[in-house]
Amino acid sequence: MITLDNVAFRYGDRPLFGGVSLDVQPGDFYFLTGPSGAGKTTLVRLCYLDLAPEDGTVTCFGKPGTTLARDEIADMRQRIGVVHQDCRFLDHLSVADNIALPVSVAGRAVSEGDLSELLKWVGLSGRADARPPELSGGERQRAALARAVMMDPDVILADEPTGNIDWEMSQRLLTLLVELNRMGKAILLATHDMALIRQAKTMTTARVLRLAGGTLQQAGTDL
Ligand SMILES: Nc1ncnc2c1ncn2[C@@H]1O[C@H](COP(=O)(O)OP(=O)(O)OP(=O)(O)O)[C@@H](O)[C@H]1O
Repeated sequence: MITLDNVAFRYGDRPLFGGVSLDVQPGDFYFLTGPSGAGKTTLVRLCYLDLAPEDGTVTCFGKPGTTLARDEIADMRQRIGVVHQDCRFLDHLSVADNIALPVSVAGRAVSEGDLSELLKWVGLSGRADARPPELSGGERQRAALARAVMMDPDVILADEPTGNIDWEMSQRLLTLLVELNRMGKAILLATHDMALIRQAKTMTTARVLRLAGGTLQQAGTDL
């Protein structure tokens, strides 16, 4: 679904990584680890064509990113749910309206049944009418996951979704991601949290990638 072939990227005259290859297929669960500044967020952004590589190819759903027009990229992004660490919301809208927003923006009708089921799934039924600033960190992350899932994407890209939340809430979020993965969705989760990865490995078959020193490698089993 998302393939990076020999990708290199630099910001200005500063090379970040090179020779990066990755093939995300239906049902895959990847963790992306590596030291701060190695380029994990950048790699995630390349995966949804928010950035273009300096070299190599990023292919999304069979089409090389460079061949896609702007509206085709927008269509393709509907198949990719992205959860950012700093999950931004529109503060003047309710939590429910924020979660429904991608569907409305895509010009589709929002199913109230789907929305309420999704709120229940992430444990936010009682917070549907709250404004985003009233949410705790864990509630924000779960709302961000619900928003990413609302479009029923094939792939979820999550960038440090547990960065600002406690262990119990991290596990809850992980459980939701594992459930999505069991439904066939591919997951790529960038995280520093090795305890979370160890926990995930007791629940599912996840592969761990490490981005460090400008290259991407499969991490060993000794986590
Ligand atoms: N828009 C940008 N322009 C220039 N440099 C950038 C830009 N965005 C990120 N960088 C730099 O590129 C490097 C990689 O950033 P990136 O956020 O991808 O790393 P990361 O592995 O996700 O880091 P962290 O784990 O701290 O979130 C960092 O040194 C960062 O300062």
